[in-house]
Amino acid sequence: MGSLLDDGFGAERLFNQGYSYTYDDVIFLPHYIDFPTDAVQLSTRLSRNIPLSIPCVSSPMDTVTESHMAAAMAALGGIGIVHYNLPTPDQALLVRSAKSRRVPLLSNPVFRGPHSRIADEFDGDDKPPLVLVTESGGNGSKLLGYVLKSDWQGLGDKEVKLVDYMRSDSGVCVPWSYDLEKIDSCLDSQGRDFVGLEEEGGEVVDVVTREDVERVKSYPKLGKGTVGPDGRWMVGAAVGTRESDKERLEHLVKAGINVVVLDSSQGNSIYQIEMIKYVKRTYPELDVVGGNVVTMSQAQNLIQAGVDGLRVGMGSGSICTTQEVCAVGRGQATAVYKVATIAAQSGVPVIADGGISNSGHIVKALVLGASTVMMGSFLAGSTEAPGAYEYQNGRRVKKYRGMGSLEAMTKGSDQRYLGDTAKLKIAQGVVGAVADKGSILKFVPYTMQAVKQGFQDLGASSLESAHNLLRSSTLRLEARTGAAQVEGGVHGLVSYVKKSF
Ligand SMILES: NC(=O)C1=CN([C@@H]2O[C@H](COP(=O)(O)OP(=O)(O)OC[C@H]3O[C@@H](n4cnc5c(N)ncnc54)[C@H](O)[C@@H]3O)[C@@H](O)[C@H]2O)C=CC1
Ligand SMILES: O=c1[nH]c(=O)c2[nH+]cn([C@@H]3O[C@H](COP(=O)(O)O)[C@@H](O)[C@H]3O)c2[nH]1
Ligand SMILES: [K+]
Repeated sequence: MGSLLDDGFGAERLFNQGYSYTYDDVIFLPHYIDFPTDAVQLSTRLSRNIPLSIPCVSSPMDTVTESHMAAAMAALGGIGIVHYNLPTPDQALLVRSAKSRRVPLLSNPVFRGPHSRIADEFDGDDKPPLVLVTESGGNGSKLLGYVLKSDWQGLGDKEVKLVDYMRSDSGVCVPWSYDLEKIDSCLDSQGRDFVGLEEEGGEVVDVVTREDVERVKSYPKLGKGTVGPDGRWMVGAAVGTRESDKERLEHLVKAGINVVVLDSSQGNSIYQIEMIKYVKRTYPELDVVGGNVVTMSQAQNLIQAGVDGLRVGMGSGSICTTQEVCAVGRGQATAVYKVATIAAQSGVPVIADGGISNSGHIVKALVLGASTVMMGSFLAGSTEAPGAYEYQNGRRVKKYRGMGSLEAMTKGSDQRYLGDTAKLKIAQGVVGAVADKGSILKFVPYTMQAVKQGFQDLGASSLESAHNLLRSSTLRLEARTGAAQVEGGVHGLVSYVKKSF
């Protein structure tokens, strides 16, 4: 007869039996609660030098992370990794655009030069309600004036130039450093529907409308967010491991990225190890995340090469077919536990990438040793994800596709996926759609509250305390049988509605 602690298994024992477990296969046994839910701290690190206040990262995928997602993730205290399935200047622009945002807004301010034809800017249903006229015709330049769509609608001569018709009242711009409350009171006191945000040198970089402010105010209150030393949102970007990616990285560093993610399904390669060393040598101040890995020896190689963070997961993503196509990968719970065990010895944070579809999966990933979770499908149906909503069988959906799907591969990154000489394309991902989930500014805070409740049940008041419970085998867990998994879900009802908040 063992001690009382012999109820359930410690993680070391559970994960050393030759099974590849995923999140749904395992369940934690509750422990002892001596603090309220709100005492749980989810602050963490993405990589050695990137602190976050929530453990959430958006995937570098072209249906997940562009500038709106990256700004909103940072505003929530997480971080977004901008994908690289597009030309370098465009990726750098997405990074700049995310970093120039002050509040996480959905609008895309339109900047034009004074000599643009007014009709070109407003004629058509898809045209913006407002055009800002700047010296250079782009953002980051001095504001000369603005034209509202409503002004143009009442105009007799539609051939005039913007400069002939723009308004140039003073007070249209406020300093970029203003927060939401200050912007809100400016809008109120001046009776305006929008303000421009200008840098110290007087260059206008963003616009905030009253509608934007009202929208953000209707969500749970934002904290300070993930702000870098430059006072702007921290933003990450993905690159590959080819020669051309070195030039891409140079542009991204100029655009102000705070971390680079080397994007590969199998990161333990000569290409990636050389790239890690190159990044560390060339940009010693820049954190580099390597991956993906799922084994201790893969992780050890990348740690020795100098990574500041490790991305874990192979074939676990919702759109991934790697395990089917290549017969390689690992159950995500086992992968996270194993890699985190070795990474912890070097103080390298682990990102659990893929396979997150509910708050319980996030709790499992974090408690099994991850410092953050990276999510694709969980975020792809949000208003902040790229792309427009469509309807499928009466449901509002957004497109979501794997970066190794044929469609994503042929979008212009053939070389990256096929090798320079390969002729045959084999997909390792699918194209699909996910349901509309509204704004991440709403559902991520609620999800974090659910995660805190999970931590509380385990008696873990922080990620660090969860990891201590794990390593000391105080945390007890078990594998669930198929029937136990069914029992753990909703079952036996004729119909039901699932609404979490
Ligand atoms: N997490 C996962 O389970 C998976 C993720 N994906 C995603 O799909 C995308 C594509 O992934 P991969 O196919 O792994 O792309 P990849 O670019 O890492 O690899 C493609 C092929 O190119 C080779 N390669 C890399 N650098 C090279 C260089 N410098 N010279 C010559 N050859 C080089 C690789 O060894 C590999 O055979 C990524 O966004 C990845 O995150 C794809 C499959 C699985
Ligand atoms: O096998 C794959 N083929 C693909 O085409 C593909 N695209 C993305 N990814 C990986 O899946 C992660 C997102 O997974 P989730 O939707 O489950 O969050 C992402 O973060 C990636 O790690 C892919 N894996
Ligand atoms: K999969």
